[in-house]
Amino acid sequence: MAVLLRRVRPEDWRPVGVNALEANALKVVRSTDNRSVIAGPGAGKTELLAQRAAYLLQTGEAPPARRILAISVKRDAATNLASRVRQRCHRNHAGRFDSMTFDAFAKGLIDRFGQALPDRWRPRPDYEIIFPNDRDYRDFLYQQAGTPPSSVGTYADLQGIAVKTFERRHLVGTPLPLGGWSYPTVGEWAAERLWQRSLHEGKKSVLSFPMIGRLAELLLRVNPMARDALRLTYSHLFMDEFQDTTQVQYDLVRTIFHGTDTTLTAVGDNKQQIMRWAMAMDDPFAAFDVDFAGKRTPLYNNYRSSPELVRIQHVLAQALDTRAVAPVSQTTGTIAGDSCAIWDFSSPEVEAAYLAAFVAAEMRKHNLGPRDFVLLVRQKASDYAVVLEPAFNAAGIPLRNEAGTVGAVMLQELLAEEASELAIAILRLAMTNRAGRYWTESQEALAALQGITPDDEAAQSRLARELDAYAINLSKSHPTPPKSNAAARAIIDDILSFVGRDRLIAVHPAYGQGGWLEKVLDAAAVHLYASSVSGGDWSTALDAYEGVHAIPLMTIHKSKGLEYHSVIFIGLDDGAWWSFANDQLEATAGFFVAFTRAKQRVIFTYCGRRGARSTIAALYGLLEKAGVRTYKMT
Ligand SMILES: Nc1ncnc2c1ncn2[C@@H]1O[C@H](COP(=O)(O)OP(=O)(O)OP(=O)(O)O)[C@@H](O)[C@H]1O
Repeated sequence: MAVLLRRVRPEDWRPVGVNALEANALKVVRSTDNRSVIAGPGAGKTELLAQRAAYLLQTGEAPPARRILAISVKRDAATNLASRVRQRCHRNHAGRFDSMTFDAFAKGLIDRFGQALPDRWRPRPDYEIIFPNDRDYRDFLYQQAGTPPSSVGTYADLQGIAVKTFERRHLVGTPLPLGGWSYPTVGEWAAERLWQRSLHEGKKSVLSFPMIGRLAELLLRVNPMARDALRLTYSHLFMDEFQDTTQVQYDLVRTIFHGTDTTLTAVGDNKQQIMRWAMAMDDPFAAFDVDFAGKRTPLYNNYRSSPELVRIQHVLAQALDTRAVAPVSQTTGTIAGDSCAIWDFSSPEVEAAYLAAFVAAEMRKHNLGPRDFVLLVRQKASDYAVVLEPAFNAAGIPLRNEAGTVGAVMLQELLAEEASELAIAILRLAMTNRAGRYWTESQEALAALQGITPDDEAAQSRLARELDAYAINLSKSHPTPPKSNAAARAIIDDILSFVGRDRLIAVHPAYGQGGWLEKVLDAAAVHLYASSVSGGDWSTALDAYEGVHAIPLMTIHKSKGLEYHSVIFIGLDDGAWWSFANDQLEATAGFFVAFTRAKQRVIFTYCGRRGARSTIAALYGLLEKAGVRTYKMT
């Protein structure tokens, strides 16, 4: 697609890379006021943000001296949006678009300005990130907190605090008071104790992401210079998957942007709210519409799924929201037979072999790649991988557990890390044929790290010569992929010293903190070696590193915002959905998210050995209502 550098007049601007946008989407793209867009799956909400970025950047409606900030709840959503904008905009324009997660945004603020926090709330610069669970809070409340002073309450009062809601209600429940709580309740007293312990009493400060979010909000509340800098920097703010926003994140946004000239656009789908366990607000859209005078604008199309799948989706949608309006599919069905079915297997082994053969045959029949399919599970993907992996390998399709970890890093996270992306681009450029795309990628990334602007021709050509010379040397010294972990690490280190460790840290502050860069480099080396053991050439090893020829296996949570030709959901049973009765709405929303990732087909599998189907009878009931049939597979 042609991307424009010259300025376009707003009235002449046309959507980029799609034929048309529905009327309401176009209104939001061109809007100058705050908007909330609640629309169903596949309605093009992420696409709308990408188009709005193109519009604002290409017309100059986002003034050239300012930038657009897009914040998402999850990392995949942030990278997905950034890559859509890069495809649609000239790199000079896309360079003014910052897409990141809430967590990365808050952490970036603490890493840059955190030392300006008052003593009471100031973390040490080498703080560590932790992911506490209920047991940690129980240990703290019952064993470590001590006894509150009598003016606050008794030990029994302390024990009366519900462990499950301590974090949400007390620890990060409200914005932090600058001077501490003056007349604390027992919950506030316990929260203050844990804050002080986490910040000051260990060898290092230890902080969870919600705590970092609260510190960032305090920082900007008491530091008008930092707050004004952000307000001036960003003319527009986008928030994707807004239904999953937490109170901590919302308060941070409100502190920075409330009452400013920054225009906000929030998009999401209440029916896909599956993060309540992770402290998502009950109704962030309602708060947004009140606080920011957000104008609600619905969308009616579905650009992802076939008409038959959209029909079934609507039956599920009504179970989540009786007022849901039937969307209009804008695509056509391309497969024969059932668009959705339940396959009932006698054993997980029979199931694995059948699915592998099925996927292999479908790939041939419809000219699809392994990444057009996804194997979805509710949780514990590695348990399923044990049985599925050998069967898919035997059918010639490697399986990749996206939730698997390499060293200290989750695989999916590693692949999106700048250090890993850059190393792979440089390796592709040096070691493989037809590497033009990687040449451009490496050159652009290095230029950004060195602060070389696209129009500085002299510096660009110097960089190009250095990159060429380095790539030639690298391929001479490593004609084959590494044969040990140490060899892989040496290659990664070599690339890093060419790129410049300090430069990388300067541009990505997260790398300068808590040993994260070391962890990423370690993981990259371990994964590079693991991808090389098959003994193939560099191209094969790098394809394996990126999982180009592998079918992904992931949980529903990981699949948010993604889409596939065919979704195979493994294990529609009480075992996987053990908590169904506790929160039926959230579980049904998860089911809805899984279903709506498919463009053409959804297969659910069942196997009696994994569990019954009585607790989740309601889900089976919905499928039955939609006319979905069950087949006994022997
Ligand atoms: N106007 C359009 N014309 C053609 N295709 C579109 C249009 N808008 C979106 N699409 C395509 O439809 C698919 C779904 O779009 P997108 O991912 O933006 O939807 P979404 O509303 O964010 O979905 P979800 O909430 O389910 O993640 C994508 O493949 C996208 O490229």
